[in-house]
Amino acid sequence: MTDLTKTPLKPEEDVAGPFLPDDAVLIRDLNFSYGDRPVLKGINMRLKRGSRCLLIGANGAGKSTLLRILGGRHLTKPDDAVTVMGMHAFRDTKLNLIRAYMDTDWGMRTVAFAGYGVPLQADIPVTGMMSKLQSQHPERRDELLELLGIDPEWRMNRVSDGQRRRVQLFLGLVRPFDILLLDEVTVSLDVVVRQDLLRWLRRETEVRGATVIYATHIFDGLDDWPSHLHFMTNQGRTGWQGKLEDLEHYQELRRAGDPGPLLRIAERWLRTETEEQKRRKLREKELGTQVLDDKLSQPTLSGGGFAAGRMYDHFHEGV
Ligand SMILES: Nc1ncnc2c1ncn2[C@@H]1O[C@H](COP(=O)(O)OP(=O)(O)OP(=O)(O)O)[C@@H](O)[C@H]1O
Repeated sequence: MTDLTKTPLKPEEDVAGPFLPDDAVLIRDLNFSYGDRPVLKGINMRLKRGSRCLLIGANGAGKSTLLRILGGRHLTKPDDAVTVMGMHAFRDTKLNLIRAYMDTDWGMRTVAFAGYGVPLQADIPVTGMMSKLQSQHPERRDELLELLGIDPEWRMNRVSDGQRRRVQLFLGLVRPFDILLLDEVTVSLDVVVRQDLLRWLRRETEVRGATVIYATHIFDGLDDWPSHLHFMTNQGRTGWQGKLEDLEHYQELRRAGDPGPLLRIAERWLRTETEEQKRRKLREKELGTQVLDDKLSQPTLSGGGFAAGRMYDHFHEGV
């Protein structure tokens, strides 16, 4: 078993310098709370342009929160903790011209982004939505309509969930972005569209140098797609982050011919977390007092074998 404590790569060091020209994201000691409830604790990240980063974590780990912060929806502590494409993630509205953000809320209410406010259950065709943007990028529009299998005459009051999702993706992707933040938006897509979309996104990163950060629980067909993983623990911290190629256990599983190494790793991290949580509860019961979460929950260590990548010091506390 690899002793991770021997080779801790410290993201604190990665993020020590300034935002560099080839950086897409720089997060420095980000803390975030909803009211008095801390959700993100000490998150650090430096992501280069052209990266495809997969956010992994249990329900409630904070993936959506982190994406919303990157998408400029929340103020942070410290105020300048998050820089996206060299700009302040929240305050710099110019970012919205090169940043795309999509989550599963869309279609439930209105097209809130881009200032349109179009009711999405209305009797309106695809061609009638964000039509100026569509006409500004005719080639991209046609490519995406084909890729997503959209009939431009579909009317939004008569589409299925999956079709609505495809339209969301179409409208969100038609403007060329430098950074794309995706929160579980591929859930209702059929297999073919999802795979084609993933391939298209890979090309966007390779050809245009765009950066994609994608939170999902569905790992089917995702092996080899991400360049980076960021595992968020249920304690609001980073459990592991780094290049997929540096995740030794992933490489071992691949060499052994495992058909779904990504799923196996995510499952193991999450299961270890669940077990740690159970142990914590049991210990709390024994002691009659609260046990500090962070002292016990260290899935990347207790799982063993997840060498290299970036570990935070607090994961080595009490090990
Ligand atoms: N608007 C909000 N107000 C208060 N608490 C919130 C809000 N949004 C999320 N939370 C809480 O913050 C924590 C992180 O939620 P978040 O949605 O970021 O997690 P997630 O990792 O995206 O989860 P999932 O995989 O279920 O989508 C959860 O405990 C959640 O209850």
